Amino acid sequence: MVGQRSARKAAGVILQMIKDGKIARRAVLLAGQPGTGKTGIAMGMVKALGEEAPFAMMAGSEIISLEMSKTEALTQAFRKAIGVRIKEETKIIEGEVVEVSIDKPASSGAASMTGKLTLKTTEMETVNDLGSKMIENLNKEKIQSGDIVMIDKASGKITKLGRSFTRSCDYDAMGPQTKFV
Ligand SMILES: Nc1ncnc2c1ncn2[C@@H]1O[C@H](COP(=O)(O)OP(=O)(O)OP(=O)(O)O)[C@@H](O)[C@H]1O
Repeated sequence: MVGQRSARKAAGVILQMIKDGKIARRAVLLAGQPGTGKTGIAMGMVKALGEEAPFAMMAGSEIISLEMSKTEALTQAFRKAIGVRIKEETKIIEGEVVEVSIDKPASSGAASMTGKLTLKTTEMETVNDLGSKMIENLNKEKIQSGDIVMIDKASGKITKLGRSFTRSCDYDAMGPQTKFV
């Protein structure tokens, strides 16, 4: 940064106040001619506060929108600036479907369906019990043996990732003797 000595000095004073906790819940407005380094000074202040200080940048035109109210746009920017981070851990099972067996009791409806899903990974083969909701998911995703799936243990959501390489030629219209030249 070239020149702007008094502005930089003022920024230094504000930085010290932030570090001492004397300016909490207050705002600082930098005013000046366009292109005179206001954004530059703000960025420098954030850098000086360390890695953890969040910096959210927004242009004036982002606030004026037909889809979002000004209050909503500003609230979102403030949330971003506060830098709330949510960490979530989920248990996931991934593997190739070997077999799906569904028991349908003749008397009651779909709600009481149970079943078993055999999954194969590179290390082991596991048999998982299925509830009616997971069976519904299986049908929706049209999962069959040979598919590679991912199961979210907490929610029971099943996602189809693809098809096993060894089964990828199952429906090809050629025999094993077919040779390509
Ligand atoms: N004193 C300075 N020394 C070095 N570069 C500067 C200086 N002032 C401005 N610049 C450069 O000019 C460009 C515009 O600066 P900056 O975006 O910080 O200005 P601004 O005051 O925020 O502008 P605007 O009012 O248009 O938002 C940047 O590339 C910045 O590096």
